[in-house]
Amino acid sequence: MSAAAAPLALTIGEPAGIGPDIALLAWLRRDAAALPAFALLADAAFMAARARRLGLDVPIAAVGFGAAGAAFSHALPVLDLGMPVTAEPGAPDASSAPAAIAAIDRAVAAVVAGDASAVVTNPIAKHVLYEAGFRQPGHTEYLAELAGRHFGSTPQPVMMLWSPRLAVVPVTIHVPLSTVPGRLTESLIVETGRIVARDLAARFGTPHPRLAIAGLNPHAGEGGALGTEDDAVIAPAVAALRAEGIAARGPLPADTLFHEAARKTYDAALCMYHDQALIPIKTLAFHDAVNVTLGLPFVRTSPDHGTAFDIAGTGRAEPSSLIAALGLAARLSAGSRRARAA
Ligand SMILES: NC(=O)C1=CN([C@@H]2O[C@H](COP(=O)(O)OP(=O)(O)OC[C@H]3O[C@@H](n4cnc5c(N)ncnc54)[C@H](O)[C@@H]3O)[C@@H](O)[C@H]2O)C=CC1
Ligand SMILES: NCC(=O)COP(=O)(O)O
Repeated sequence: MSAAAAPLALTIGEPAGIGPDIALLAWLRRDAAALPAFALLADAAFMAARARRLGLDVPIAAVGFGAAGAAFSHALPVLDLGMPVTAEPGAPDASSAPAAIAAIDRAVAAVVAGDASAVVTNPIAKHVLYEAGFRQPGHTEYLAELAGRHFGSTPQPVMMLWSPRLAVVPVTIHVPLSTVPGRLTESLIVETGRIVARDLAARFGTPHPRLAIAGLNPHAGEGGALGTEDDAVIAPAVAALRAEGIAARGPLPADTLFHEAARKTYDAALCMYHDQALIPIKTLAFHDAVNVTLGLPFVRTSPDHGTAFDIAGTGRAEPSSLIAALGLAARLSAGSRRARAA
């Protein structure tokens, strides 16, 4: 199969969550949303049962990647993991964890082999995987580990939540808030800024990205009176990025960084911790924002939301963020193919 025709590899995520529901719903909207072909890494019997439960007319085609593109027009292609899943919607249990992890492993292997064009992940319940021995905080860090296994060196992964109205990057990701000040170093901020600037230029077609760097403390520290990290750590990082020719500004008070006029002044906001970044974008664009991992040697996107156990299996899950994630994965992987061909 040529790289241009390869389907996207979509993981099942947490089977007790809404991942199976939105995969079925996205397939049903494939024509209206002009979706590229995707193949779901899952348990085919489980997916057929979830479709029946939701009353959705979705034929399941258990196929390999090579046949997924042709099957996509008339059935949801499922790459059967050979790992039966029994989880009930809303009732996660550790028995699903091996299948959730295997789906990620197989998706990355398929992209590395050229059988799939990009990885798109459905949400996992992190605590369920932790209980099953998963050692990484989330997909973002695990995908970097897999990149290291396949390519020999482990990149620094960068989480970006992207929408047409706002893109945000948490410099520290899944860590306790109390540890954030100690983890924020000049080198972490500089390397994150470099990766964001490079990938926005190379993958998103923004040749000279403008980065807004948020402060950590109220009013970006108010000259040191409200905290020292802004002047001692963040300001030198901004200066270092500017010295490299990257259009970075900051540290900027985070409370005024996200209003409409402010958003027009940058292409991505680098935020110092998870919620500083994710609250504004989920408030503005919950149903169309996409989580994309920068810094990897392959494309990975995901919906911005989690497993939504409260509505799994009810038919109330909205697939639009997954649809946006599938569309963005296709766009970014097409850009990567063009860059390799040039
Ligand atoms: N990429 C990933 O793997 C992610 C995984 N998670 C995991 O998800 C689990 C639950 O996280 P929560 O904080 O509860 O966030 P959540 O996003 O799962 O749910 C928050 C609220 O939004 C609603 N919601 C979420 N997605 C929706 C959709 N597509 N359509 C309609 N309503 C939707 C839910 O019903 C719930 O009321 C956690 O275990 C977390 O680890 C969270 C974010 C991303
Ligand atoms: N809150 C965002 C999130 O949890 C996504 O994490 P990841 O699994 O994509 O690393």
